[in-house]
Amino acid sequence: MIQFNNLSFGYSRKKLLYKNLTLSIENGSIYGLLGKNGAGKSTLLKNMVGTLFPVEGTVLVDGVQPKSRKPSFLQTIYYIAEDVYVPALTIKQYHNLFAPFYPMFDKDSFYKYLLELEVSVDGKLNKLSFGQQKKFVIAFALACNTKVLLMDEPTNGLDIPSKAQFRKLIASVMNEDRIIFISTHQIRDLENMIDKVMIVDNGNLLLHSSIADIAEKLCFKTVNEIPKGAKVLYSEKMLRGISVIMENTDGEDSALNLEHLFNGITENPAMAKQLFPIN
Ligand SMILES: Nc1ncnc2c1ncn2[C@@H]1O[C@H](COP(=O)(O)OP(=O)(O)OP(=O)(O)O)[C@@H](O)[C@H]1O
Repeated sequence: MIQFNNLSFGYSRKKLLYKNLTLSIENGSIYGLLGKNGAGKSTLLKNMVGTLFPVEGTVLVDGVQPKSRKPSFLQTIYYIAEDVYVPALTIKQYHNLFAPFYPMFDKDSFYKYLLELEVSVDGKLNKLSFGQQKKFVIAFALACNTKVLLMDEPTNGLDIPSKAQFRKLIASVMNEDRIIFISTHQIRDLENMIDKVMIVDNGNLLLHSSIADIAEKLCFKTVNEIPKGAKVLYSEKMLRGISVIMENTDGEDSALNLEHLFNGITENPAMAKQLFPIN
């Protein structure tokens, strides 16, 4: 479990980005972390992995403060940064050098993931294309089998078949002990993969909810006219009617549209707060 207890963080002490953030992240979930540019997504991930640390309050990952960066902690967490950096090594050399830091590293799975993602194992890593480097990092991160896996824009640069493969791999490695966090703007890549959503905006947590809870409380549909008295979170005129998110008063089943949800929550945070209270 990851716990934020009254976390305040700012790149300068005078201007805080997060103020008194309290939040619990449970094991066994794949989280989608959404937010506009500069909203604070990467900052949140870096506080979890301990490369940034709170001005006040604490972050605890299974009871350990990430900022201590103890080897025993670092073995349990893997962070894929938005910008990939790979050294001028072959995959075999990289594996020999870095896999020993992760006691649960699974070599067979690593080569299987590379094959499935169509990454060639020949040649030096720095000669691969950006997308291939990204896929190499994903394969390595998954093979580390860490309890916590944090990914910043992992599908950025991946071609269409690789995105589908990525989703399959994530689903295949998930278990009830792990926490997988995916921060992204590529909202479509998350559909049918995540079971929890977080939306941050300017350091504020606007939404922290399960997909199941969202589907229960909200109804996503296309109508010709918005029904009178309906409580609307979001509406958008489309070619074939109005795409709308309304309060689900009749227990209707509907297919969640993450992009519209994101727009609705960021444009109407007061209603979001009322529907999905935080803490
Ligand atoms: N090293 C830094 N020094 C000062 N301010 C920073 C630094 N890194 C980020 N910031 C600021 O902190 C805020 C949050 O940045 P962060 O990178 O967490 O956003 P993000 O949601 O990941 O954005 P994006 O979607 O554009 O990657 C932004 O206003 C940004 O300008």
